[in-house]
Amino acid sequence: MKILSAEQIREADQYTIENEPIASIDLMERAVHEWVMEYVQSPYFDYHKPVVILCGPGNNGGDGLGIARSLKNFHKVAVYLLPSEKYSEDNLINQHRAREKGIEIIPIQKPEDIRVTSDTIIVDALYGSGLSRPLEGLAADVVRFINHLSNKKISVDIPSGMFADDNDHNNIETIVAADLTITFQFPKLSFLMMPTGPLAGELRIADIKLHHEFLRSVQTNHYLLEKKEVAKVYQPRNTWIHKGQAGRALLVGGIGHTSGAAILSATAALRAGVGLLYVACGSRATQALPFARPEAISFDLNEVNINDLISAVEPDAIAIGPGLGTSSAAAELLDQMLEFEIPTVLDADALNLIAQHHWQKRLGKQHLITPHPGEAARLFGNSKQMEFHRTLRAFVQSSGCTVVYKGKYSRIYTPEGNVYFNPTGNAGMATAGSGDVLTGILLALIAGGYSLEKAAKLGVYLHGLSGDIALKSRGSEEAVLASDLCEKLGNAFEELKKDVE
Ligand SMILES: NC(=O)C1=CN([C@@H]2O[C@H](COP(=O)(O)OP(=O)(O)OC[C@H]3O[C@@H](n4cnc5c(N)ncnc54)[C@H](O)[C@@H]3O)[C@@H](O)[C@H]2O)[C@@H](O)CC1
Ligand SMILES: Nc1ncnc2c1ncn2[C@@H]1O[C@H](COP(=O)(O)OP(=O)(O)O)[C@@H](O)[C@H]1O
Ligand SMILES: [K+]
Repeated sequence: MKILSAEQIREADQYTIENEPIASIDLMERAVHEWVMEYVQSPYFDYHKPVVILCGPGNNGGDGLGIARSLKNFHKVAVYLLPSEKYSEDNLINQHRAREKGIEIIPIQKPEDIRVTSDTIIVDALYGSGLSRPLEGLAADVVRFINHLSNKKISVDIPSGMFADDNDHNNIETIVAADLTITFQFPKLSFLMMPTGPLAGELRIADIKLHHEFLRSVQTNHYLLEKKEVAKVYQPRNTWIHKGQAGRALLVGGIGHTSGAAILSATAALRAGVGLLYVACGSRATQALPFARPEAISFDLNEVNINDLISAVEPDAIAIGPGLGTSSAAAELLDQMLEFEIPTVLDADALNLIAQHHWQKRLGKQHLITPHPGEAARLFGNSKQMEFHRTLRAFVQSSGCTVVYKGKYSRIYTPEGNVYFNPTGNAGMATAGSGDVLTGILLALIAGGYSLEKAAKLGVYLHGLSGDIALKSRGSEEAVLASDLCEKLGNAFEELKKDVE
């Protein structure tokens, strides 16, 4: 699914108005209808509760006025309107239509004019994608006022005060903190990033049927991964395959206290279908591995030379990092391995070592790195979200490596400059070892023949889906373990395969 900028969204609206063709007020009417359809299907809909709709001067406020007319059929509705010298044309039409339906429009002079009871649902239609500068004055006061109320808040299109794209220079306090955002047609970039993402709350997309020709041809570098697209990446196994063809993989890590990290990665790689798995690890892990994961073949890093091992094993792919540590021996090992031409996943301490030794420039097209925000900050600096995003995207384009930036909505950056946001996964995955599991999955997929980009899309999606299945089976986020992700990986493949054509 394409993610468009605020500017492109305006163009999409305009193109639809001109080419469908449809009058702007009728497009607004359609948006209102689709928004209400999403709302009544959401868990927030309760016709016993009163609704307060806060409207601004533009078309977002116009939507709010239209929504008021529609919700009046179910709820007790009150409409509040920000004063303005210039309401948009469609806003004025909808003010008129609301009054015709007997709705009183109360002008807001100060935030305290807004009257709510404890069960009132607040619909936020102050500002949408037309926001041109951070909110100030009365609008900002209204946002701060409602943010202090414990009432449920549902935003129309975008939490008011938030820019669709770049909020680096915005004031977080003057953005509505919504429980639910029902957005039109496309997810907005700011919903998928910190610190704005949490302010959008739960997300729903109302399909307002903007012109298909525009949607097909519009150029973007930002996408939200969808199951059907990921299913196209998946390559079903050939029934005549033998293990040598299913990928030979080498995992390097698991030294000392962090032996478990290598065992988790190894388990994940085996569950993700690797044919042969070699693990080069510390003495403790070498001893534990035959019991924990008898399918893996282990080597003690104290006893083997990495170059000899590579020559003997001939891996199709390597992963290095989980439980590697940052000792000088680990640094020396990584130093040698960064010279290999073999596709390599770099995670955890491998990334910390790269940052420590300033080896970022040694990353190239054979590398897939999987930093979490802490590791990414060490590697690429600690700038604000959009600036960081631009820095990382530019780095990936110039170095040729592929990056998975982990978190909620993990992002895949490709050397072509594309960025894919992953929708699967949940807060139960914020637990020790879940990143190690991802490393193992990626290792197996790359060894099995997927390109780095395809492995990243498929691997990140399946990893999150395993987390979602594990959450269902464990009952609550708190109880999900990284090993559950390995256990449910088969079910995740099964779920994805339902969409394979
Ligand atoms: N154009 C269309 O056909 C459609 C538009 N839709 C709605 O229209 C919205 C966009 O509408 P608009 O472009 O009118 O923009 P908004 O309603 O987001 O607000 C723009 C208005 O606020 C003013 N403004 C912007 N930033 C301000 C600030 N910081 N302080 C005070 N005033 C500020 C602008 O000068 C303008 O008058 C979307 O978010 C969506 O809700 C939907 O109805 C779908 C169809
Ligand atoms: N709140 C969340 N929602 C979705 N996915 C999450 C969430 N928290 C963590 N994850 C996923 O879990 C993994 C955590 O990786 P990482 O931080 O490296 O963990 P570890 O170092 O303990 O192995 C990442 O793939 C991340 O995307
Ligand atoms: K809004």
